[in-house]
Amino acid sequence: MSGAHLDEWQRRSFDISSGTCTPEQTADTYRAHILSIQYAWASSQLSQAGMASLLRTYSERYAAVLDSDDPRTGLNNYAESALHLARSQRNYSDKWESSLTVGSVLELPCVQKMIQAGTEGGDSPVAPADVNISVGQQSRGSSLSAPFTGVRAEPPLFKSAAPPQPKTESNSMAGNPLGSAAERPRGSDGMSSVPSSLSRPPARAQPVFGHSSSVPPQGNQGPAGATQNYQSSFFPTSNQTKRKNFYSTNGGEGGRGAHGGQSNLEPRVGNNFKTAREQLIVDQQKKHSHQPQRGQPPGMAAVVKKSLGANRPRGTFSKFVSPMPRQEEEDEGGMGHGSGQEPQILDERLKNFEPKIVELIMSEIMDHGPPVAWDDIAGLEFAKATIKEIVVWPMLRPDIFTGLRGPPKGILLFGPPGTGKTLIGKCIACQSGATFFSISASSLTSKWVGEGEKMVRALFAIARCHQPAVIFIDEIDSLLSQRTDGEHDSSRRIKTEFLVQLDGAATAAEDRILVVGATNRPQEIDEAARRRLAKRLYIPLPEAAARQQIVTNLMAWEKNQLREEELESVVARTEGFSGADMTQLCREAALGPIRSIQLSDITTITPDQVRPILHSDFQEALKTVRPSVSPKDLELYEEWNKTFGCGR
Ligand SMILES: Nc1ncnc2c1ncn2[C@@H]1O[C@H](COP(=O)(O)OP(=O)(O)OP(=O)(O)O)[C@@H](O)[C@H]1O
Ligand SMILES: [Mg+2]
Repeated sequence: MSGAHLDEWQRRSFDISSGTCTPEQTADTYRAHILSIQYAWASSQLSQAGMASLLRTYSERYAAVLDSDDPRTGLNNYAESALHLARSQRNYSDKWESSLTVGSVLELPCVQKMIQAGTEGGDSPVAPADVNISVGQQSRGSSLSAPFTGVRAEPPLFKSAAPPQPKTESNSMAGNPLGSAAERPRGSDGMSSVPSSLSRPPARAQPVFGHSSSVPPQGNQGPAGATQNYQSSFFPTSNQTKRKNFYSTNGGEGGRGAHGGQSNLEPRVGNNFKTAREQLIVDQQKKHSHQPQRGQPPGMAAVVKKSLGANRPRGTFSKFVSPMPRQEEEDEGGMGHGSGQEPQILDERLKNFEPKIVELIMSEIMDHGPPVAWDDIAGLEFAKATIKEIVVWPMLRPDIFTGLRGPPKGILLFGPPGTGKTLIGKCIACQSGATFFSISASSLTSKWVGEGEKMVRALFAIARCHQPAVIFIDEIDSLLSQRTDGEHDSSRRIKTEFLVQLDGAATAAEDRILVVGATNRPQEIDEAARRRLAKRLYIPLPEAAARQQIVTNLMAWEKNQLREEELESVVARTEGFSGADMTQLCREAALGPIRSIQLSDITTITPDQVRPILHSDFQEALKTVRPSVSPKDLELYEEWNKTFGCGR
């Protein structure tokens, strides 16, 4: 390699070995290494054997970074990016569970002390809380603040806000440390889930505060002088003086609650210190203060904190509460109680998939195109009959199509471009009554390797939950092309995952999932994939009758004066045209009447005055529209059909 390359290589290697790189940087570095190796080989600075050996080494290291779910060393930690979006409010528990359980809280020395103080009837040793527990439409100031500073030694808590629940805090938490937001009310910081028995009496009805660390104590709320001790245990700042200053001990100020209409988060005059987190909360309140929350009295609107994921519908998915703000929540001010748009992830089998991916597949991949009927597809009688036999009927009558009569799990539609393969896919979607997933190769590729495989896995898992299902993969060659030595690891992995999933679909006899692939480059399909797409149907160029039907169907919508013999002449002159070419020809001919209009009349002419389409328009159009498939290409398809096709 050249000196410059070597220097760069060494610098990157040093960066990795220094141990200061994040997993992303490490992965990037290995990628750069891999590219350098390929570059060196391409420019003959490296032998084939050398390249193979180096590539093996660095691909393995790269894969190790991508696959490891250790957040310190690997990228396969999907929560990472979500947490990043949640502005570093991370939960150190990898189970997405709060480490605060009834048991663990009760054992805390400070809690013991509080309980003791409470039973002795003396003054509580603690300051009033900065936490407000939401109970139904009420909330209580809890008194967890000062003593709970000790809790900060515990791993920080997952911060999420739950909508007010009518249920009170309960012992149902026992044995269910996380529970669901629906089961136990808690503040955005998770601390308010501590049983009310631990809260400091008296409970006062207050507005609901999602995250009340931002709320200064009410001046008349706690015991005398308690506000002096006030300190947010949730702001782990080292500068307590500043913190105290921020929460001015001025009772008059502090006494102004949320109902007063002014945010308590506004810093006091003359005291501008705010941590980034405080600023964030202020900003969020400002942002949402004009948007009354659904189901909330208008006065409360300004003080309800946006929930980060805690409002997701609780199904079997209840354990996972993603902190990632959803767009709808942002738009609605954060307390939208399950907007109609939100997908209900109801299946236990999907719980291991990233909700983002599940949503993507549900919303983007599931196809909702205009309906296509079998009669809309001209010709292709054999293909249509076969598809009806192996797709539609088995989907409709799975009880008859069992055992040997079981339908194939994979179909390949191949043939020249523009012959109706995609059209057939759409028709299957409409006519089979199955859930239809239409996927393109591009939706399976993303920046980080691994996402594509995840998509494939999730796709099949979702399809399994929505049986009968048809997964249609247009241009399948780009996804399942022959595996080569030089190909990128990511596409190889996607391919492998696809084959594995196809195999899974094929072996699980009870699964009613059909994979339909369409391609105009069948010869590029990997032989393993070819085997799995057992029924390979040739979709040829339309014959004369089919071409005639296409023209007739299209002309039925237009004003025309095409006589029978003229139509036949058009059909005779379009030998070798594909369906798409025929459509193009008709479009071109349909422009004929428009072209014959004087330029000066074009602005004033009414649609009725436009003359009908004539044979001469077709003759003109035939001068410019040519077949898009060459006879040589056609030979290749026919050859491939003879070798691998399932047609007669
Ligand atoms: N058999 C047919 N009957 C009616 N219209 C057809 C037929 N074949 C093609 N067409 C017309 O051509 C257009 C393109 O067809 P389609 O997208 O299905 O082709 P394709 O085989 O998927 O091509 P490609 O291999 O390039 O993806 C269709 O929208 C339709 O208007
Ligand atoms: Mg197509």
